[in-house]
Amino acid sequence: MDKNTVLTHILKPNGMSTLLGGELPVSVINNNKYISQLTPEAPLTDGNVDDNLSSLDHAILATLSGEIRTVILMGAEGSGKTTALEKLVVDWARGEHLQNFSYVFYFRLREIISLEGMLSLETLMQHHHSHISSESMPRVLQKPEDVLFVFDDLDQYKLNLDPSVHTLCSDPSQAVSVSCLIASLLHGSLLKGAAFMMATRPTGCLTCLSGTRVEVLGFLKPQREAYFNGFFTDPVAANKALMHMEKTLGFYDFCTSPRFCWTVCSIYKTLMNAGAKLPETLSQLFVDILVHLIQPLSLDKACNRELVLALGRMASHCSLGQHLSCTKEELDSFGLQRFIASVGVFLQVDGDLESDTCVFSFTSQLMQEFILAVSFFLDKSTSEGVEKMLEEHKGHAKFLDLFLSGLSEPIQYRPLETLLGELNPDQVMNFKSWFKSSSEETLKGFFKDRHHRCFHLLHQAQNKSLVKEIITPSARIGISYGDLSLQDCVALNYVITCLGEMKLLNLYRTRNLTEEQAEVLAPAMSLSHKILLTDSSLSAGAVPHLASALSSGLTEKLDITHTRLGEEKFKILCAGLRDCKLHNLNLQVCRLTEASCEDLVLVLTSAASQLCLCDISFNEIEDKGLMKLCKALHSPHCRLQQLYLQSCELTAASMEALSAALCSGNSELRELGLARNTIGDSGVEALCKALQHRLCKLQSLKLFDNELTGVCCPHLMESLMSEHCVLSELDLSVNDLGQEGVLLLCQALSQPGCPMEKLWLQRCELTQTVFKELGSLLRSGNSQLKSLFVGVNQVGNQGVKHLCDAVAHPNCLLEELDVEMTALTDSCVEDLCAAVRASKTLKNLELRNNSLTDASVPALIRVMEDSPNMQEMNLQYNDISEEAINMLSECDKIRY
Ligand SMILES: Nc1ncnc2c1ncn2[C@@H]1O[C@H](COP(=O)(O)OP(=O)(O)OP(=O)(O)O)[C@@H](O)[C@H]1O
Repeated sequence: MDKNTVLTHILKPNGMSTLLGGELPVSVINNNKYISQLTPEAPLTDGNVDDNLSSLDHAILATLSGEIRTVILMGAEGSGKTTALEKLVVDWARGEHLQNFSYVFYFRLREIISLEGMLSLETLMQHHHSHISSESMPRVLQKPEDVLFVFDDLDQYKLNLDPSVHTLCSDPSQAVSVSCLIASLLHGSLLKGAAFMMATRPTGCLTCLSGTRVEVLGFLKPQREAYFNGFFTDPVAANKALMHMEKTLGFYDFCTSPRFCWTVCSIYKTLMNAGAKLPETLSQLFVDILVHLIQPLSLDKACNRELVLALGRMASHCSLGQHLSCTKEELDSFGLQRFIASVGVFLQVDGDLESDTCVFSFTSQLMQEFILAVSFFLDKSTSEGVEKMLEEHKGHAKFLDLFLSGLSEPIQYRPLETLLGELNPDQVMNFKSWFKSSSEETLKGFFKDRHHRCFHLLHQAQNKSLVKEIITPSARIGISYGDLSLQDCVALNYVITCLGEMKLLNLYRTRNLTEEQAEVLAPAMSLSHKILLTDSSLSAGAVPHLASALSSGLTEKLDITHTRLGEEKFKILCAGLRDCKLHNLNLQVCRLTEASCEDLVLVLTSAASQLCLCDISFNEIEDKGLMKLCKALHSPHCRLQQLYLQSCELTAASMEALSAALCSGNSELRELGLARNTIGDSGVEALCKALQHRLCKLQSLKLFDNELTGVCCPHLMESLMSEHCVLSELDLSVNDLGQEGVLLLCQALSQPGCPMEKLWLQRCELTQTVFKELGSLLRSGNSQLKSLFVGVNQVGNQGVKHLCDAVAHPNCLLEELDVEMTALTDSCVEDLCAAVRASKTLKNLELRNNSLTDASVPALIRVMEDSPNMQEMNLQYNDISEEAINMLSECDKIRY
């Protein structure tokens, strides 16, 4: 076969390039503007598309030279399927690829379908490929493996290709329906052995087709860059246009569509040549497009208006009925008859305009929705409310409400009014009041998707005062916005920037904060007083943006607990923390190490540092890390008051250095959390030196679960009795202190002037004797203790009775008493109730995990109701039946 004939016949320009339709593929190919696309190597995976990409052309060629020989290109509207198919056919005709095929037949289904009635394979081939003579036909049919069929637009017309609904034919001269003919070819009853290359939008029903699916991704960023550079011959203009598109639209999926890129480039070029401003939002872009389409028609205002209203009726018909196209008759019914010569500007026209078989469709779904929105505001003949209209189009029109929001603002609708006449003010008002009331409702709730929708609408409206009007102080803006899409980031950032500041930016559980997202959100971050990124994962590229947002911003609290940040990313973050307003930094479970402590020291010792709380718990910083941190405590710039180091693999080895830092005179540390380490008695001994020092300001020390024994108690006793000790909170829980040790502590605590207010001795194997001593301490009149946590010690009713008696005593100041799991039974309840009744200070009583039964319930309810001081009693995990629990539910001060 003469391939030159194929070149001229198959690829003869059909139609012309239009603003919405795109530059004709033939012209793209002939003018060397074809840009190679990429496809995921493993077709149609959910993973990150950047990971595994290969060339689209290569993927198709590889399939066709393999065993399967059927390839189905899948891609969204305008993603470049036709262009890719045509390019391959041209390459074949030029002798570059696919040379194992002697014959290539290219069919656009949107054209074939207009052939009415029945036809045979031979007729089809000759009708569309008239260069194939009847004489050469037998040669074609004899060697099917040399034949490649190309079917484009498989989705366009609802062909049923299911073999079970057809009587498949095997005779190339037998006339059958188009569906049956194509089904017969694809299922191998006709011309078995031929190869197929097909293209469809994902909407096509292809379950019954076998073959390799290849995803057409459209233009990712690098292809967009190449495309813009090819479109604008001037590289400066190309770069300006590309940057603008990326910033204002790059976050929408449809930016990958080459057809959309063509439209954007064309509009931008016109605007740039005219020295006009480029559009900031999607709505503004479509206003410019519509103006650009209508102006050259040179119709008067009334005609323009009529044209858009007629297109609006078609858009509504297509959207409501899910019609991809309309017949000429339908077009007439919308009132488009008088504009028939101009419809090609707005619509894809398939077939001869004069013929009744001609069909019309919107080239882009976006334009269909935009026209729908414009005609809603334009229409004076209806008063259909916006809510009803949105409800009707729900699920079919993704951008309709966004366009309505954009168009409801004068700054955006004015250029349209110049062309189409005044919008219906009632419809605009109707939209505005709907938006206000629905967003008020939305922002009271907890559905983050609805919040985001509201932000998107505000973003389209581009009206700062509207943002302030909608985001009232009662709006629940602090709910978790984790896992935002890039679009959501843009809209959220817009809203926060308009507001000027934000109490809490809650990004809890963001699975992957990408560089792009962080870059977009950076202004919002710097305007947020608190940023929550707990349980999130930050990409390496995101961290510098977070860091620079913090360094220039208002943020006082940053919580990145459970982000498993690691050394390297933490180093980058610290660069932003040296000069910022941060007060609180929560770094629990961030995979920090000894090396990270050096970075933190630079932050803490910077002259601008305002950091007063740092929680580094659950990081393996070890003794060496803490020793490095201690350097910061010696610095006069370090303002740290609270430092938490729970489970950091610390031992006694670092306690000397810590102790020295605490009494250096520069340390401002008030609270030190060392729970769940192994510092042991010698570690405590070292710390005790600091506690007795006049320059040590430590008020709270948490030594929970640190392998302590009675050996450390004399040192603690000595410290507590020293005149300089200001410790008012001490947690010694989950340590085996032994009776002797705790009795020594009690002795120290009963000294007049001892400042201790909160004491934790849970799970310390305490005895009744210790409880007796604690009781007399509370009654002595010397104790300042307000909170006592002595749960998980098996002292029973007898032991707790000592405390009950103390609570009832007027000298006792206790507000909180925790006797969880102390083996209490109903017999203690009388004493407990008497104590509660007599106490003037007690507020909370923790009784969890004991053996109280239903018999105690009435008395406990009564005492809670009678005691105005009491705020909470916890009875969870006792032996209380369902029935008694019903009684408890009446008393809201009791937890059960
Ligand atoms: N690889 C490419 N290089 C340059 N321009 C391209 C490329 N692919 C597509 N285009 C441009 O985008 C326009 C739309 O592409 P094309 O018609 O191939 O998309 P499609 O996926 O077949 O669309 P539809 O789903 O509507 O059939 C083309 O007219 C062309 O201008």
